[in-house]
Amino acid sequence: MSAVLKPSRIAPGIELSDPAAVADLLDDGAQAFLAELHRRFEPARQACLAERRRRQAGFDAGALPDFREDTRAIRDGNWRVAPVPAALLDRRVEITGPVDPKMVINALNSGANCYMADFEDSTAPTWDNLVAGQRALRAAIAGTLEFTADNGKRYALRPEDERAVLIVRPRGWHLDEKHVLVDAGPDQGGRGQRMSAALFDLGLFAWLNATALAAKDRGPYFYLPKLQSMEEAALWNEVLTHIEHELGLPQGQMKVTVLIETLPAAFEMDEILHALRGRIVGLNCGRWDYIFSYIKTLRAHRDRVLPERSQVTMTQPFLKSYSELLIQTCHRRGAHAMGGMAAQIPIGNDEEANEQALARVRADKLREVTAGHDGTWVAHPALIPLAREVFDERMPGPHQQHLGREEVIVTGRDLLVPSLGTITRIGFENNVEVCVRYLAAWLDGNGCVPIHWLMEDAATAEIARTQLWQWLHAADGGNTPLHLHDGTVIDEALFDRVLLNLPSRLAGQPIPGAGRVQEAIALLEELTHRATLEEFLTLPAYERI
Ligand SMILES: CC(=O)SCCNC(=O)CCNC(=O)[C@H](O)C(C)(C)COP(=O)(O)OP(=O)(O)OC[C@H]1O[C@@H](n2cnc3c(N)ncnc32)[C@H](O)[C@@H]1OP(=O)(O)O
Ligand SMILES: O=CC(=O)O
Ligand SMILES: [Mg+2]
Repeated sequence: MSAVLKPSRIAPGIELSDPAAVADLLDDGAQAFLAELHRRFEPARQACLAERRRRQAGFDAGALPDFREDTRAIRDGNWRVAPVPAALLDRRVEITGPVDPKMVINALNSGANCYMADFEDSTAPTWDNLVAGQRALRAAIAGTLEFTADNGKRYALRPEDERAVLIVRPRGWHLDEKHVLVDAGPDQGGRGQRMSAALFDLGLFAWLNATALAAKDRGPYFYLPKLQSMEEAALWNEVLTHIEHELGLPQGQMKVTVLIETLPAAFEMDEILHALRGRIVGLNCGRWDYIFSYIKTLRAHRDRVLPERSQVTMTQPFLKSYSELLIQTCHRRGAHAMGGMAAQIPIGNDEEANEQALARVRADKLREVTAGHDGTWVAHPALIPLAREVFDERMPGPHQQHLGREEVIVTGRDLLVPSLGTITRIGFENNVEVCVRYLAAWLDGNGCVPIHWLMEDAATAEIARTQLWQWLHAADGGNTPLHLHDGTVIDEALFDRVLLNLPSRLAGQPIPGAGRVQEAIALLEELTHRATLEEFLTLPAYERI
C-alpha cells in the first residue's frame, strides 16, 4: 500500500509522457511526492554535478586525487555506523539483475541471501522497462508477482521466508528521467525540467513500497551507485531523511549500501560512511565502474594508461589496494565490506570452457573471502552454489567484521599506481566489438547481455569505450602515440578500419539488438573521434531511446 499525502500537499506541476498508461503507479499523490523531491533536491544535485566537473578540470590539468585535508577529523575520529539490521547481517551471496518480471522472480527464488534489483548498470532505462520494473517489484513485495513466458513456462514466487532480501539500485546522480517533467515555465521554453533519474527510481519505489516493507522490517534497502564524494552521500542522506519523514517511517529505517566505484570516492570512504552513518550498512567494491572511473578521471595522465581490459584484474596493484582499503575502512566502522562481480557466466555448450569460467569465478570469490569481504555478487543463479561454498568454508559467521586488516597500509599513491601490461590487437578489436554490441542491445532496450560468455553491462562497456578514446587521444598535444603489442600505431585510421570491418565479423551471429548495430557504430565513431571524452555513454545514448 502506498503512503497518502495530505490533500494540501498535492501540488500540480508534473508532466508525464502518457499519464493514463501509468495511472496505477503514478497517481496524484505519487506525482506530488515526486515533484516535491525534485523541487527540494534538484539544486543540490546540480551543485554536486558542477563540483564533479570542477574537480575533473583539475585532474585534466595534471592534479591527482588525494585524501582531503578538510575531512581529516572524520578519518581520524572514533565513530561507528548504526547497527546492521538482522535481514542484512548475512549477505554472503547476492544476486544482481535487471527488473523485468521473470528476472525478479528468478532472482528472489534463487537461494541467494539478497537480490539487488537493478535499475542501473544492467537496465536500459526505456520508460517501458522502468515502469515494468516498478510494477514487478511492487507485486513481488505484495507476494502476487507471476509471469508466463512466450514458451508457456510459468513463474511464481517461493514462500516469503525462502526469498532473497530485496535491495533496489536506482540510477546515479548524473542521469535525468525525460518522461517526468516538473514545473513547466517560461525559462524552460514552456516545458518542465527533467526529473533526476535517481530521485525518480528511488522515490517512486519508496512511495509504493516503503510502508509495506517497513511493516515487515525489511527496509526499504538500497544500493547507491557511482557516488564521487561525501557531499553526494550527504545529499542522499537528506533525501532519505525527507522521505522517511513524509512517509511516517522511523528515521534510519531505510538502509543503504554504497558502491565505491569511482576513483574520487575511494579517497572518501570514511567520509561517505560518516555522512550516512545513521543508515549505511556497507560499502561495495563496484570494480567495473571503478576501472571505468580510473580511466576517465586519469584520462589526461599518459603515465597511467591501463592495459587491455582482460589484463585489468583485481590482482592489479591499484585494484588490490582499493579492495583492501575498503575492507579495512568498513570493518573499523562496523559496516559490511561487500565484494563484487566476476564477469564470467556459465557456458552451456562447452564443458571445458565452462570449467575454466567457473574456476575463474571460484578464484575471484576465494580472493574476496580471504581478503576479508563479508559477501559477494553473482551475475547468474548457477553461480550461487559455487560462491556460497567458498564463503561458507572460510566465513563461518554471518560476516567477518572482526577481521580489522589493521596491517594494511594503503596510501594515495597505491590507489593510483600505474599498471603493467599490453594492448593486443585482439584486445583492441574486442573493445570495439563489445561497445557496438552492447550499445545496440541497450538501444533496443536490453541493458545486460552475454558477449563471448562474459556479462556485459553499462559499466563493463564503459571500460571498453573510454579505453578506445584514451588510447587514440594519448597522442594529442604532440605526444608520441601508443602502439599495439605487435608494433602497430594506435591511431584513428586503425580504429576506423576495425569499426568498418565489424559488420562482416558479426554477420551470421545472433546479435541482441541487431537492428540498432549501425546506430551503435555511428555513436561509437562519433564519441571516439571527439576531442573531449564524453562523461557517460548512456547520456548521448539516452536521447536515442
Ligand atoms: C557491473 C555491474 O553493475 S554488475 C551488476 C549488473 N549486472 C547484472 O546484474 C548481471 C545480471 N545477469 C544477467 O542479466 C544475465 O545473467 C546475463 C545477461 C549475463 C546472461 O543471461 P542469459 O544468457 O539469459 O543466461 P541463461 O540463459 O544462462 O539464463 C538461465 C536462466 O537463469 C535466469 N537468470 C540469468 N541471470 C539471472 C539473474 N541475474 N537473476 C535472475 N535470473 C537470472 C535466466 O532468466 C534464465 O531463466 P529461465 O531458465 O527461467 O529462462
Ligand atoms: O556496479 C558494479 C560495478 O562493478 O560497476
Ligand atoms: Mg557499477
